[in-house]
Amino acid sequence: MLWLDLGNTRLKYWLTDDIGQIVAHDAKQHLQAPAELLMGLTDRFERYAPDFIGISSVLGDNLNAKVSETLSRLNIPFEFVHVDAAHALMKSAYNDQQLGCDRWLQMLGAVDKKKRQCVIGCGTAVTIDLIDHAEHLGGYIFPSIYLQRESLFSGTKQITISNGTFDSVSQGLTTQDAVHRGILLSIVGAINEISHRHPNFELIMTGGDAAIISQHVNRPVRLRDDLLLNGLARYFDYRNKS
Ligand SMILES: Nc1ncnc2c1ncn2[C@@H]1O[C@H](COP(=O)(O)OP(=O)(O)OP(=O)(O)O)[C@@H](O)[C@H]1O
Ligand SMILES: CC(C)(CO)[C@@H](O)C(=O)NCCC(=O)O
Ligand SMILES: [K+]
Repeated sequence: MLWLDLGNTRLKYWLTDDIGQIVAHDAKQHLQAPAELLMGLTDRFERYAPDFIGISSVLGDNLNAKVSETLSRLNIPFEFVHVDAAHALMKSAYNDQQLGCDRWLQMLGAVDKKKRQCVIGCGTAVTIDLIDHAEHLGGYIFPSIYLQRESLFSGTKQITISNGTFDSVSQGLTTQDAVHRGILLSIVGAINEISHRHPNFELIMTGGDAAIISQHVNRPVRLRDDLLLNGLARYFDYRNKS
C-alpha cells in the first residue's frame, strides 16, 4: 500500500508491505503546488506498484481535484479519507464537515477505548484534542511557532526576527529572546493549562515540532511519529472489513 499525507507545508508518503512494515518513506515541502510535486513522484510510485493509495489531505477541494487528476494517470486505485464523526472506532462531537482529516486520523491512530487521551499535533498548526474513552470531546487550534513568528514579523515595524531557535520559556531581555520565548510559552502554557484541567488524560504528541514543545510540558508526554499513518491504516482496514 501507498499512503499519502498532503499537509499545508509538506507532502509525505509511506510505502508499506503486506504486514504493514514501512519499506520507503519521504517528506517534501510542496510550496503550495502538491500536484506538481506529485507529478515528479509518479515514476517512483509506478515502480513501487502499490495495489492501493490511501490519501489524507487538508488542501481543499480545488487542490484535491488536481491531485486526483495526477494520480489517475497511474492506473492504481486511490481514495481520499472522509472524516466521519459517527465512525465505529471513535465518535466525535466536532462538526465533521469542518474537522481536518489529519487531525481526525491522528486521533484515530491513537484512540484507545479504555483511556482518556489528549492528542497534540504539532505541524503547520498546533491542534490539541481531547478524547474520552473513544469519544472526541473537541479541541483547539493554534498557529505553529513558525506561523506566530511570521505574523509578528509581518505585522510590526520593530520586530525583524525571522530566524533563531525556540529553546526556552523564561522571560527574554532582547527582542530575539522575547519573541521566541513568548511564542513557545503560548503553546506550552496552553498545553499545561489543558493538561491541568484534564489531569487524567494521557498526553500524546506528534508532528515536526513535538520534540521542541514537549521538553517544556510539565507532565509526561508520549511522543509518537506514526499516528497519522496508523490512522490511515486503521481507517482503510476498518472499511475493508465492513
Ligand atoms: N522557518 C520555518 N517555517 C515554517 N516551518 C518550519 C520552519 N522551520 C522548520 N519548520 C518545520 O515545518 C514543520 C511543519 O510540521 P510537520 O513536519 O509536523 O508537518 P508538516 O507536514 O510540515 O505540516 P503539515 O502536515 O501541516 O504540512 C514544522 O513542524 C516545523 O518543524
Ligand atoms: C488545523 C489543520 C490546519 C492542521 O493541519 C488542519 O487540520 C485543518 O485545516 N483543519 C480544518 C479546520 C478544523 O479542523 O476545524
Ligand atoms: K486558509
